[in-house]
Amino acid sequence: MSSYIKIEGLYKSFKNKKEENQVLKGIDLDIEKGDIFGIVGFSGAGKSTLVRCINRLEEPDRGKIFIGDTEITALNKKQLTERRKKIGMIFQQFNLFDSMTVFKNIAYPLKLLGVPKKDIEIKVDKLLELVGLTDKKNAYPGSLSGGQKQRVGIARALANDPDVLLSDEATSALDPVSTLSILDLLEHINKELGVTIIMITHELEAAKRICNRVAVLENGVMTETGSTREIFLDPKSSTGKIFLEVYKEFRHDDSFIGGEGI
Ligand SMILES: Nc1ncnc2c1ncn2[C@@H]1O[C@H](COP(=O)(O)OP(=O)(O)OP(=O)(O)O)[C@@H](O)[C@H]1O
Repeated sequence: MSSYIKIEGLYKSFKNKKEENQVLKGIDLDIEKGDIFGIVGFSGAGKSTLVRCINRLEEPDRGKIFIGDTEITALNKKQLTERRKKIGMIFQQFNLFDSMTVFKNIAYPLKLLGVPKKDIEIKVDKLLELVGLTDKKNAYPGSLSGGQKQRVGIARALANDPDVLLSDEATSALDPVSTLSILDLLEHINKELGVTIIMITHELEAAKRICNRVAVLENGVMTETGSTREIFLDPKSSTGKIFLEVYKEFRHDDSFIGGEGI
């Protein structure tokens, strides 16, 4: 299968007056259409920077990014704005507007596009149903749990029918039960809507639950990529090995060693 999202030789650094921090050091990555692709790594490895380069919230210094036939890195500002409408993004801290109701939060991107009021109403109602928040339509974010807030974030990210969803530590601020329900929702969206999901996380359990492929990012370098099963059964990189050890310690069992549930 040919890749849908392709990253070639991606470099990104941040400079301050004194020094340059080279964060991404030549990333190559192939993601297929319909993947739930996990990018795991320790804090500071460059995961957020990488995912933010995909929709050019961060401008890469060097390298190419393709989604389908479009070279994202070659788009001018106007073309990029247009393409970004089809790239949804969700965040660890949800990034909701606290002064707007759930309905208005989800409607926001559609309103920006000038979608007629009646169509917005229909679309938002559908999205509320999809994320299981129909009864919270007129609530404000302040009255919602973390899991419910993330459901609003997901609904808003899906408002423009994206083909790609970028998830930046979307479950890291949630309790274990909410985490599972959000992961199940992401899996449902992937299966039902065919949205390709790139999920960055430092929680191996989350990657194991829903990702079909995983890449390990270590200090700005992609040290291994493979099926979730391969990475869990026989990690090659030092980060992959440490992740697995820690995971085993927490689980106090070796059930995955036999490949169960992968
Ligand atoms: N806008 C920025 N300006 C300067 N430095 C930045 C910026 N964004 C990220 N960095 C630096 O880039 C490095 C990688 O950060 P990044 O957030 O991409 O890592 P991460 O793997 O997502 O870590 P975490 O899980 O802690 O968010 C860090 O050293 C960080 O300080």
